[in-house]
Amino acid sequence: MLKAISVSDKIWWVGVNDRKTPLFENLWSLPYGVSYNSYLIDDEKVALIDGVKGEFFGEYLERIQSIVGARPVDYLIVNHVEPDHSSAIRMLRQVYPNITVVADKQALTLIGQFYGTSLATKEVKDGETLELGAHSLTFATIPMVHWPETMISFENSSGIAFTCDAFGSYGALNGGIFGDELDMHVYTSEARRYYATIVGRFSVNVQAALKKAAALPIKMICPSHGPVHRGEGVARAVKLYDGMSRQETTQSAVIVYGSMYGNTARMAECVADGLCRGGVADVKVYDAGTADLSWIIRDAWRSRGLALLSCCYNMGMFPAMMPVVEKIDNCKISGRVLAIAGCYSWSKGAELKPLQALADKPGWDLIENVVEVKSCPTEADEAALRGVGAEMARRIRAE
Ligand SMILES: Cc1cc2nc3c(=O)[nH]c(=O)nc-3n(C[C@H](O)[C@H](O)[C@H](O)COP(=O)(O)O)c2cc1C
Repeated sequence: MLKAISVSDKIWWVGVNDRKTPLFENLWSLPYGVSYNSYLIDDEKVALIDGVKGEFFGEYLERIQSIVGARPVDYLIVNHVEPDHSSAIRMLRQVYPNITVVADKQALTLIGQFYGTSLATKEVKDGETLELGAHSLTFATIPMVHWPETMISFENSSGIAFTCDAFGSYGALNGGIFGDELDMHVYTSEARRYYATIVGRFSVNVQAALKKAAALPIKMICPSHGPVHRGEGVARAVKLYDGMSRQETTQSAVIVYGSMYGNTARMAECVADGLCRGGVADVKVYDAGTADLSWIIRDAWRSRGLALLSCCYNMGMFPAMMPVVEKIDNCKISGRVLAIAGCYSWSKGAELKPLQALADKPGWDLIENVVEVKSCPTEADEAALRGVGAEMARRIRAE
């Protein structure tokens, strides 16, 4: 029988690990899987905080019943309605017909839309407290992190903040649930990838949420994906989150290129060479045709330099570069040193309109020399591209 894992006095992790879904949101790769964390407070009233994806209901119920046995669950606290946390509602209400869903107004509207209106519900407002017995939960709404209805549930006796997607990470939980009993090297990288792909666009709201959370005496952070942060891990998690939401960058660069026959790839090598000679050692080079977009975005999120190169394809940019540019734009990456370049054979130029449009948006520090190569880079082109890399290195290191 699968068992719940103790988080604190009478507070349990009853989540599940998903090692079979290949793509999160059917978009973002899951090489290490993902966990859907749900927590149970076993008190006079029994409360679940956040649910799991419906298809894992069997394991979920085993863990719940390993604590409560045949006793009913009174409340399901919904901090966020996205179906990876809420779709088990369909089965939960069959096992626990009297369960009351506790959420803010917008969340209850969404729950009605997804699961019908037959559920018993209790609307809670920002700052309101729900008594469970020895435990009580105070709710803090954090709109648009990353849906409009999101909130943090703060348990007053233990100082635990249940933050749902905020502070979340990809990566299934390999035995332990606490950061101090797991290989955080992997989870920190996966937290960065989760942030960049899922939450990054909403960084302004994350900053507001962090300010609000700072007023709470938080001793432990229990997110809905990935490790639980306790002890010194709490400050580390907050520091990482604060830095990511301020788009804090390191002296590093990401080069992404789209190339069919290797000529644009050669151009990218020259930019990388220039960056390295210019003193930037942390350089990641990605082929847009084969690279995983989530890795590109993860690295672009923390890198001060970004170089985008495309060959010309049917009077436009190479198709595989389009999602890269769209995601960079959509998640509002900005404030970086940017280089753009292209390769073409018979048009008037390399047809870099989407890259130019990105560069024209506020906040980018564009390197003026936009190198456009005819078919295959000449020695002079290669020198110019090395120069672009060197200039990027100079600007990266100057900041
Ligand atoms: C299917 C296809 C479409 C192309 N469309 C254009 C085009 O519209 N205009 C142009 O100048 N070159 C076009 N080219 C030429 C390439 O952009 C050019 O050969 C370039 O050197 C390819 O770079 P790569 O080696 O990095 O793939 C096209 C090539 C292919 C294979």
